[in-house]
Amino acid sequence: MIVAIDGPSGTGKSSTSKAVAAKLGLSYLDTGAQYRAMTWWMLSNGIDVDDASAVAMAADKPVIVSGTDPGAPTVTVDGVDATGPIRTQAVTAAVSAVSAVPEVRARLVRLQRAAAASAPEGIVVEGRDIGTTVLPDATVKIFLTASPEARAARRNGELKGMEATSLQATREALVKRDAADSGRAASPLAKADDAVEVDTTELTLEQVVECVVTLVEERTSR
Ligand SMILES: Nc1ncnc2c1ncn2[C@@H]1O[C@H](COP(=O)(O)OP(=O)(O)OP(=O)(O)O)[C@@H](O)[C@H]1O
Ligand SMILES: Nc1ccn([C@H]2C[C@H](O)[C@@H](COP(=O)(O)O)O2)c(=O)n1
Repeated sequence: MIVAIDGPSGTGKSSTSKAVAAKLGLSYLDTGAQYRAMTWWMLSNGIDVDDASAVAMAADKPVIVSGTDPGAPTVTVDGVDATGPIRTQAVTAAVSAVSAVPEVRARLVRLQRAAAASAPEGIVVEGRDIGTTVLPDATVKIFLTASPEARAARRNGELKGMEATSLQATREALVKRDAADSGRAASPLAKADDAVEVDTTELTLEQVVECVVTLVEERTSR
């Protein structure tokens, strides 16, 4: 059982994927966290992330290990827990450039396919190119969308107690990252032809989870 969940930033992929995996007793893989881990390693090791050749030469160096428990997903880089550091603004600003480098993608796609192949009961894998490229034979493919306004509001809701960011600035940053992720040559963000598109703009997280679980159950009972 492989469930592929793709979509732009802030559409609810991580929240939905973790909840669906937990409900169905499946493993969970956040491939965005792997691209972030690679980016964090590049920044920490002084690699110029805008120099695609330098990034490509270093792409096989970091040892990236993902924990696939949906209740406690983790990612380590060279044995160091990177779960917190990969969510910094510096990593978010650099991750699209690093993930556009084909050598980075080749390395991480190998890890992603190995994780899917070794999941005992099956796995929910979330990202940008899971249904199109990483796992094109997935049992169920979902493509989540939501308006930029809804996504910016959700993101700003996470910032309580942290430095306030204007809704406009958050919206612009999301749209810019989507454009970079959709516009790159190597395995861009895209909906697979056979994916089911779910617009989450007007749905609660619980409704989205229910919708995906129903789609999985319908598909697997045929
Ligand atoms: N349907 C929903 N309604 C309201 N809030 C939601 C919904 N789905 C997710 N959220 C909230 O929106 C925020 C972004 O969700 P999440 O991190 O799951 O998105 P994502 O698509 O994985 O984003 P990214 O690609 O940037 O990692 C979180 O705070 C989450 O709780
Ligand atoms: N399959 C994937 C997953 C992620 N990326 C890149 C593009 C995103 O901007 C970045 C961070 O992902 P997020 O944590 O926001 O889900 O990683 C990709 O290219 N392919």
